[in-house]
Amino acid sequence: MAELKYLNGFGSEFSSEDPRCPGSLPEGQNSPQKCAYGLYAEQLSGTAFTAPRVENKRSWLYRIRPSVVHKPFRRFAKGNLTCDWNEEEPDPNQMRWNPFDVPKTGNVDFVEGLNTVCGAGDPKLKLGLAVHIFSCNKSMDRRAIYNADGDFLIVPQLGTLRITTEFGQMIVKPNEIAVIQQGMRFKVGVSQPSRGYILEVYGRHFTLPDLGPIGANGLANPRDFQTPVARYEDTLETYEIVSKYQGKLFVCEQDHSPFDVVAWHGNYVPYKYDLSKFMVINSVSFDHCDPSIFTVLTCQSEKHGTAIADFVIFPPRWSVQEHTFRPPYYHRNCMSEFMGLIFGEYEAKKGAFLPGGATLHSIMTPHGPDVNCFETASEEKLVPARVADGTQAFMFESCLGLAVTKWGAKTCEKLDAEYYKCWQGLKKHFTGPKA
Ligand SMILES: O=C(O)Cc1cc(O)ccc1O
Ligand SMILES: [Fe+2]
Repeated sequence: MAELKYLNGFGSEFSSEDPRCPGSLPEGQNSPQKCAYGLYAEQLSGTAFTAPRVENKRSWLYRIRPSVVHKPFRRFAKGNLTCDWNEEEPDPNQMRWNPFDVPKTGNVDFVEGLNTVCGAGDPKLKLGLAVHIFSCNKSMDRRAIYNADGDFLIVPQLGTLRITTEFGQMIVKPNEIAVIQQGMRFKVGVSQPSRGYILEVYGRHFTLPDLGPIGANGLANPRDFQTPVARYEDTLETYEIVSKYQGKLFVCEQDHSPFDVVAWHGNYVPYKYDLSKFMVINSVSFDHCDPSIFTVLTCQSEKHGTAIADFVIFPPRWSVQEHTFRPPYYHRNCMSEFMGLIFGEYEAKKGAFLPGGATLHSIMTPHGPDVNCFETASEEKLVPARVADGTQAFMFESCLGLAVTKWGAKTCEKLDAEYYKCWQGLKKHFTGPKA
């Protein structure tokens, strides 16, 4: 398979035409009386028509048939998606999950293998988030999904994903992420048992964090985000369209491919990003910077500087701080911290926090380095050292109080009741008052 092409940039106005149909993109207008090649024009709005210009998002798709040509939707009762945050009693404990299962037998595709771990809010109010684990071993063939509730930030952990979207195709490997925004139809192809994490935000979109005094460059640079190029499929085979609507799945049939977009233009697009491109900024003198210094993407709330969800990574880097306890500090936070591990080990917990597993430190729940990390880092010689080489941990940090679902607490059978023990051996080192 030839290398896929991408358009580089974040939030840009892009345009793309399948090379098989030159001139398919109208010039100078969006809705010609008759589109070239007999195409239909369709707008996909990602913000209110009247949203301020800096936030306004929409794209125009020129397609073989408009999306409206489909049969009625009915419930699709597979997988473990939910937005019912009252399934379980609230639980303020530190939580750690062993690696989530990948299907060993049977055929499970991306849609059937969606499981909600935790979340808060209401897709009807377009406020909140959900964290899902996907786990599948079969490609979506003649099936596509779109999310009417919000955007999916997909973090593959095991297996490469071939994501076909209305805008074109993306190959997304572990250590890359993809964002598929509200309403965009897509399907996921896999070539092995595959697993990963999804951060879903309702009714808002991800942006790059402001850089403040950092200046105009650094962290995730806009030019490293990649959007697919137009690539249409012209088939009259039956497709199933799955809709995630108000937290539940629905399915309907249509007699043609939803990936029949010949040309498109706009600033409302799917994209991917390679986490190894992140330009890491950190302290070069002393003390531990807050992990917000590693924010890749943020989804802001109405409250200035406060995120519905930040996507933060812990990338390989140099650690050079002098007279400093270098690992993460002990912490109680007014935000919720959900962490996952793509590969390697996380410096503050080199034990049972494993790739494909997760932790949740809820609002004001104390957390921090385990005994081993504390003892080692308190004594280590503070020479310049590489940290996190061959590893990639990440955090979804949210101002919302996250509720764990029944799947997360029970059905997945991965919650590790022993987690609290990793801190129990933290000794008293207090030397007492000066005599
Ligand atoms: O390990 C964690 O839980 C996340 C975390 C990382 C860090 O660098 C500082 C504080 C913090 O909570
Ligand atoms: Fe923290």
